[in-house]
Amino acid sequence: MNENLKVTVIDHPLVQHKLTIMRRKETGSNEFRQLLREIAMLMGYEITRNFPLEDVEIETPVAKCTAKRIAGKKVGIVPILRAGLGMLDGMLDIVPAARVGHIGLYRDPKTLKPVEYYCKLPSDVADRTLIVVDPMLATGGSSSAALTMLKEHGAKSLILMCLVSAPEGVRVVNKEHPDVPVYVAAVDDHLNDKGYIVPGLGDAGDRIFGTL
Ligand SMILES: O=c1ccn([C@@H]2O[C@H](COP(=O)(O)O)[C@@H](O)[C@H]2O)c(=O)[nH]1
Ligand SMILES: O=P(O)(O)OP(=O)(O)O
Ligand SMILES: [Mg+2]
Repeated sequence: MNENLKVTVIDHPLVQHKLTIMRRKETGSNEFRQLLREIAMLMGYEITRNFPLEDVEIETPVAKCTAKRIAGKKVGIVPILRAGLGMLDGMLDIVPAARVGHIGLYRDPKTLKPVEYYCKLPSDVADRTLIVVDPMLATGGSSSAALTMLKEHGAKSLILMCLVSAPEGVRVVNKEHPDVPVYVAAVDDHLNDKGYIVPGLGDAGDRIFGTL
C-alpha cells in the first residue's frame, strides 16, 4: 500500500520505543513533551547525516591541523505552530547555532484546510537548508502550505520532518513538493473522518500544551 510513497522512516529502536509511549493515551503532557524533544534530537541526528562538510585550518593546544566543519550558512529550523514547537528544542540540542523561523497555521476543523496566522523567518532563506518540523502529517495541508510559503520567500533547500504520518499526507507532499525529502518515524494506517491519524496519538498540540 505504501510502496509509492517517497518517505524515509527512521526506524531506530530508541525512536520507535519512545513513540510507543507517546501514543499511549495515559501519557501526560510532561512526559509527552520530553519524549518529543528526545525523538526530535534522534531524528535530527539521522537527517543531518549527509550535510556537506568543508575543511578548516585550526590550531589545537598541540599542533595546527586541518579539521572538518559543516559547510555553508547555518541551518534553519522552522516549526509549524503550535505543535511543531514540541520538536524545536530537540533540534536545537544538536544544532544549537541554528536559526529559527516560525510559521503559524491552524487546521480549520470543518474544511481541514490550513489557515495562516503568522510567519517570521530568518534572513537569507535562499542560502540556508530549512528543516520544517511538525509532529503530525495528516492530510498534508499544513506541511504543504508551510513549504509553499517558504518557497515563496525564496527557500530552495527544504527538508520536512514529522513524527507520525498518514499515507494521504505523504502523498500530498510528494505530489506538491517532489523536491522535498520527507522524514518520519511512522507511516500509520489512515485518516479518520475528522482528519486525525489512525492510530496516531491524538492532537499533538493539545497533548504538548495540555489544552485537551
Ligand atoms: O492526528 C492528528 C492530525 C493532525 N494534527 C494537527 O494538524 C496538523 C496537521 O494536519 P494536516 O491535515 O496535515 O494539515 C498538525 O500541525 C497537527 O497540529 C494532530 O495533532 N493530530
Ligand atoms: O494544526 P492544529 O489546528 O491542530 O494546530 P495546533 O498545532 O495549534 O494544535
Ligand atoms: Mg492541534
